[in-house]
Amino acid sequence: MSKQINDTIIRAYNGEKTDYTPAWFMRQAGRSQKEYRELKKKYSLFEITHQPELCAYVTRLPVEHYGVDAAILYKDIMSPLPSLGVDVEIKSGIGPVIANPIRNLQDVEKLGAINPKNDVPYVLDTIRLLSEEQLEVPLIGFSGAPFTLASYMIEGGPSRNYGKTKAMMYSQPDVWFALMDKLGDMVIEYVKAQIAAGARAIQIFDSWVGALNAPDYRMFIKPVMQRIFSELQKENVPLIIFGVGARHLLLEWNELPVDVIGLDWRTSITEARQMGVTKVLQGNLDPAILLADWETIESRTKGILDEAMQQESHVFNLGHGVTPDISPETLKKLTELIHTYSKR
Ligand SMILES: O=C(O)CCc1c2[nH]c(c1CC(=O)O)Cc1[nH]c(c(CC(=O)O)c1CCC(=O)O)Cc1[nH]c(c(CC(=O)O)c1CCC(=O)O)Cc1[nH]c(c(CCC(=O)O)c1CC(=O)O)C2
Repeated sequence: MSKQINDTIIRAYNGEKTDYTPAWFMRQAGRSQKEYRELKKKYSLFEITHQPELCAYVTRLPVEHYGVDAAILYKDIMSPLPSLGVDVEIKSGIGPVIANPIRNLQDVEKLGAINPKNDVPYVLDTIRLLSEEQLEVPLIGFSGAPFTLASYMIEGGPSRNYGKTKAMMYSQPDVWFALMDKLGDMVIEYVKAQIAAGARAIQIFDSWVGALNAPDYRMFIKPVMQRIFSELQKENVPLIIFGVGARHLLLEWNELPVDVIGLDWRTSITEARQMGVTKVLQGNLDPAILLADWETIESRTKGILDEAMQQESHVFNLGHGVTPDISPETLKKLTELIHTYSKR
């Protein structure tokens, strides 16, 4: 049985002009949705993701409720780490906490390699279920990037200033590059498996890499990112890079073999173009705006669409993830506004 897929977002990622501006929202699955909150009384994130039917249901909720143009697989950037031997737990009110942080070369050497079919079969089963049977929009797969994953693995949890991470990078470069190699291999294998199972686009979250300046990015991060994207480019699906507070790295990203750059809310589409960014752009409404009155939401959203409609193509998103205090009603109204206002 073949079903009709609305591919608008893939065409926009490929740089084609579309009839309207497609949209999805980082962290659109989960968060404040009622049905999800009910499930979370019984199950943790890892418990949901280990059950393909349930995980597919959570992934579909925002598509069905908001009318967004893509689904993003419900799981976390931490999800593949247990397969490398990382003892990670998501603690309520804190976020990911790692019991065995990386301190030295021995710790890095102890990390295993991912074999997606054996280690995360439930992720691949969920993707197949969604893409072959259930979804009428493309499914976006994702992975955390080496710096962002390493920051949790070295700090042991969320951090404000990445002190231990940077200290390792500067004073133990052999350990650092060994860790980047391992995480680079993981990202490549994990993402390739997601694409083989049916993911139609891939976002690489380097959420915290904006903590580095451009020369350090070039020295310590860019080589592994170049390797990851060069490998993934062979798979022929749109590749998106995203990070927060990374304005000073946009031109570095623009040199990588990526198709799309995700902007946070600090840099406008116009500014990114003036700086010389040539890739397709995704973004970039400040998620905090969604806590303001509707008039503000409407005028800021139209402002972004007005800027972007002079472009060949654009995918609307937030400048970072939906926070748990944003109401599902607002996300539904926002999606309708984007679709109607951008109709060409
Ligand atoms: O502050 C920190 O560093 C910890 C943040 C944190 C992470 N996982 C976490 C938490 C706690 C929480 O969100 O409440 C823990 C986490 N991840 C997720 C959830 C589900 C939910 O928010 O209701 C939760 C909360 C679950 C729980 O409380 O049990 C799911 C998740 N994380 C992520 C994604 C991918 C996406 O954004 O679309 C997705 C799935 C797709 C979706 O929900 O729609 C990505 C993620 N997780 C994480 C990061 C690092 C950066 C960041 O958080 O902003 C990033 C990348 C990013 O958003 O930039 C780490």
